[in-house]
Amino acid sequence: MRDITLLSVPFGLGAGRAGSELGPAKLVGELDLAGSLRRHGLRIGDEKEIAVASLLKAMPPDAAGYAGKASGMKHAAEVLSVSRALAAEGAAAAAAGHFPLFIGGDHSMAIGSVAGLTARYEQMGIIWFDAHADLNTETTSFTGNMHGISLAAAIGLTTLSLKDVYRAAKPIALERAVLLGARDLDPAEERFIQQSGLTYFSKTDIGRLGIEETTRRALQIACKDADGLHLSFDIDSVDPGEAPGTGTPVPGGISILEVRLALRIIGSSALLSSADFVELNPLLDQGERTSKLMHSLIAELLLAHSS
Ligand SMILES: NC(=[NH2+])NCCC[C@H](N)C(=O)O
Repeated sequence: MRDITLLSVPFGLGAGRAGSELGPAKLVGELDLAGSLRRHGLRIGDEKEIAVASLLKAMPPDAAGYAGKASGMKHAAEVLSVSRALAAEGAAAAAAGHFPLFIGGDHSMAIGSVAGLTARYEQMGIIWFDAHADLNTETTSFTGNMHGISLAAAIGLTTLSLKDVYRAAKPIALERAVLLGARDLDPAEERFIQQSGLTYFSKTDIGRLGIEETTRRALQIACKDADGLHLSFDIDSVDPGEAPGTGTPVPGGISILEVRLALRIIGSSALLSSADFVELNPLLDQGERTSKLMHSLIAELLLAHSS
């Protein structure tokens, strides 16, 4: 496989609870993600950390303009500034022929990763693993948390346009977007899914079809006429009994066994070109249970991709 560019995003202001900003320090720092990927024979071409603190100090005026338009959304300007930096890094890594691997951070960061990647992969497909739909907009969100609008932003539904994040960005076509594992949807999100026809595999669908068949169908849809595939993986898709270290846990998630199988199948797709791993919250973890799980899931995906 291509060289990996490991991009750490220590940013958690898109979530309602503090702690997801500590994900990279845990995974990339303490658990030495790069070292263990290298020991598995994978090549890390580049390693970078988004300089969140300095970005937040020098906020561009038009970010405040967006925050004004998105009133009610919390830290909207901060999310936009960080997304811009991360879009630029992701776009550069993809243009250099690398596999961008984004380590979060809360799920609002997918606004940045997707914006940058769509500049390189104009027909990109996306598979979104999550307990939630992240299909709110600035007007439908009940919580005001930016991580709840990130999939909507990726497919062009929000006031925040991907082009404001990265000039050459382009929203992902609805036909190539797949939501998998969600089980806590807000009413507007349910309505959107019903009306738009966005592909959604609920827990019931997974139970009925089995995870293997579900993942194969998800791949088929996301890869149709695609030139790249992005996996946006929220650890809260996994059952909180097995992955407690996350800020918005929802019971009834997929099992570790299921998620491993799914990631192996997605990893084996030649079209897979980038991934986010988000919403690990080390402050809420039981020991390092969730951190270690996330660590091994990343390896699982990339090893399947390299073989
Ligand atoms: N990626 C996540 N953890 N998203 C949580 C979103 C929860 C809720 N639907 C909201 O909009 O605030």
